[in-house]
Amino acid sequence: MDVPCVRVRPQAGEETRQALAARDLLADDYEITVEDGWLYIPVTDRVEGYDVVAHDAPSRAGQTLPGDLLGFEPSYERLGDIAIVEEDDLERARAIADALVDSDLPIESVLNRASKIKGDLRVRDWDVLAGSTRTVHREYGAEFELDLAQVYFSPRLATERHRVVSQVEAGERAFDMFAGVGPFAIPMALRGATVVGADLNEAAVEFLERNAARNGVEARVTAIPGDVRDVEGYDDWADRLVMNLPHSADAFLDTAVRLAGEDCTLHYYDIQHEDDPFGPGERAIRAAAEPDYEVRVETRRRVRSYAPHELNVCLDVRLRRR
Ligand SMILES: C[S@@+](CC[C@H](N)C(=O)[O-])C[C@H]1O[C@@H](n2cnc3c(N)ncnc32)[C@H](O)[C@@H]1O
Repeated sequence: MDVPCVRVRPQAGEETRQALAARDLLADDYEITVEDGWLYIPVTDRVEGYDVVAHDAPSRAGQTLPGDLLGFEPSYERLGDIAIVEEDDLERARAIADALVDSDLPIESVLNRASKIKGDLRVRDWDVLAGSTRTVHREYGAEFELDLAQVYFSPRLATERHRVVSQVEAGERAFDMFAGVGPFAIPMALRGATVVGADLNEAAVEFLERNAARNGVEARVTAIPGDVRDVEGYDDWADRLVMNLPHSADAFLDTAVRLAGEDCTLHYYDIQHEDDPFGPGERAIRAAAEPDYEVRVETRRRVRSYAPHELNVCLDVRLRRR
């Protein structure tokens, strides 16, 4: 139905909406709409100083979403109460951040990617547009406290982690060689496995310990700081190994074979060209494990596209000592 609306260009939408809200002039019962490059913000009355027109605004059924405030749908990724954006234009990034925080979505923080993932610790730089880099993320019933300024974490791998964790049986001994804050380790312990997680990043190991306690599995999780190649006391130990360090896992296969027990399942993550995504990993595993182990590839899985012509893949491999 026709209601009075302040008409502005989308770039000025959020600022205008805030100014109107501060004066309690927003007609909350109606949706903000976009038409022909204009944003129409329903108001309760004629407002001095604005272009007010009669406009057919649909009545509001539910929440205010970021797109309502911006006049376009922003693309973002959610991690706990953080929204992650990737915007080169800082002004646009700030407008999106304001809209995300002001919407009815449970978003407290907005981070813009400021670098690629870097170095051994796989952490990136962030521009904090709102809030902070710290949050609690929930995934398949487990909770993970983390700080993106200090540790690696990708919510995009949730389904893949769940696929691996679903294979775990109570009583197993599982070793996560690059454990991070525990998104494999904690759910494996929740399924009843005894878990060891190692990580070079001391901050990640601290979060892993906190997350074990947060999820009530601290008795079944041992967190070890440092280079996994230096870990002692777990030779021939593991029924299951997780190796999620895709660019360089091959350099750790000798350690994996040392940690593997009599009959061990290895989840080996790799990033390779689409022409032969599994071959290099399989050859590297055979070179490290044969002839002491019989090597059987049980699953060849394309996890996701990583870059043009490059795939992030996983090999599930059964190692049986001969
Ligand atoms: C891609 S992240 C994976 C973290 C976690 N498994 C996940 O899925 O979120 C790789 C992790 O390996 C750790 N790392 C790198 N080199 C390592 C090494 N030599 N020994 C142990 N951990 C290492 C990094 O600090 C990082 O936390």
